[in-house]
Amino acid sequence: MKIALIGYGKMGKAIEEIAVQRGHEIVAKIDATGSLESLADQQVDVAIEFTRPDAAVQNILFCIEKGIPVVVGTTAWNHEFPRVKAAVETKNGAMLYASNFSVGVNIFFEINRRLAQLMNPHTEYTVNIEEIHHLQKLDAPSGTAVSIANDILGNSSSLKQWKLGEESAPEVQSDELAITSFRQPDVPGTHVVSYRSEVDTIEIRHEAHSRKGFALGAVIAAEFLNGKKGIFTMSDVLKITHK
Ligand SMILES: NC(=O)C1=CN([C@@H]2O[C@H](COP(=O)(O)OP(=O)(O)OC[C@H]3O[C@@H](n4cnc5c(N)ncnc54)[C@H](OP(=O)(O)O)[C@@H]3O)[C@@H](O)[C@H]2O)C=CC1
Ligand SMILES: O=C(O)C1=N[C@H](C(=O)O)C[C@H](O)C1
Repeated sequence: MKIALIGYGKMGKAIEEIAVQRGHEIVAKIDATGSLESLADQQVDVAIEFTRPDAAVQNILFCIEKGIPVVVGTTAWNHEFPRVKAAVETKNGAMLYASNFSVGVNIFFEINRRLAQLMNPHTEYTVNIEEIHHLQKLDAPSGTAVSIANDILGNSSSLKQWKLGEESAPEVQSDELAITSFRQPDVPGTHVVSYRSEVDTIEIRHEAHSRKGFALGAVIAAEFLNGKKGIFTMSDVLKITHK
């Protein structure tokens, strides 16, 4: 496959390594100083976009406009999702977005949903999310933590919204779910969901050891998207069905 990398930072470089290992060709590497226009003049089977929250939507819309299927890993642009969805539909395009491409996190998402269902009647427990990432991360909470939170809220009778605390847990009302974001050197991405009562704690945790899992998932997603039309996510790639 001919792959264009939009964003050639930590993730772009990790994706290049895995894509080449899997026999793909990187036909473009675009960073903040590069021009997307160069993509219009060459054959690109799939673009993979990992840039920054304030750049993602423009890059996605460019790909959709030019008929280039796009895998999107950039986080914190969800408020613009309706605009992107409309563009994909109008242009009969192809996009795959995931807040986290690692297989392990996508299994963790499933466990989190099931745990939330099981815990919902047990009001003596308080649920918390913690996420830890490297110091360069621009957004908080992480996109993964937002996905985890939305799945807990969707399975809770009492919690209505999440609230962020940076470096310490936020004060919350009875209908708020606390997310605490920590920034520490060199942490690729750790997420913990804990349910605490007076008598015990139940905890699930995912800790990425490197960026390899995110990069491999993004390349597998690009292989999946090649030749398809529509909007997809990692549960389509991994064929996870929700009960
Ligand atoms: N979904 C997932 O599984 C994962 C998602 N992410 C997300 O991916 C994004 C990128 O992460 P990461 O690679 O660590 O970040 P980096 O800062 O290391 O890399 C970002 C890259 O994007 C480039 N860039 C910035 N603006 C533009 C633009 N307008 N057009 C094209 N390129 C641009 C930067 O160029 P320059 O260096 O010139 O500024 C840099 O090459 C983040 O939103 C992060 O949250 C990260 C890991 C996994
Ligand atoms: O910025 C990162 O590094 C990561 N971002 C994603 C997120 O915001 O959830 C995924 C992963 O945790 C690494």
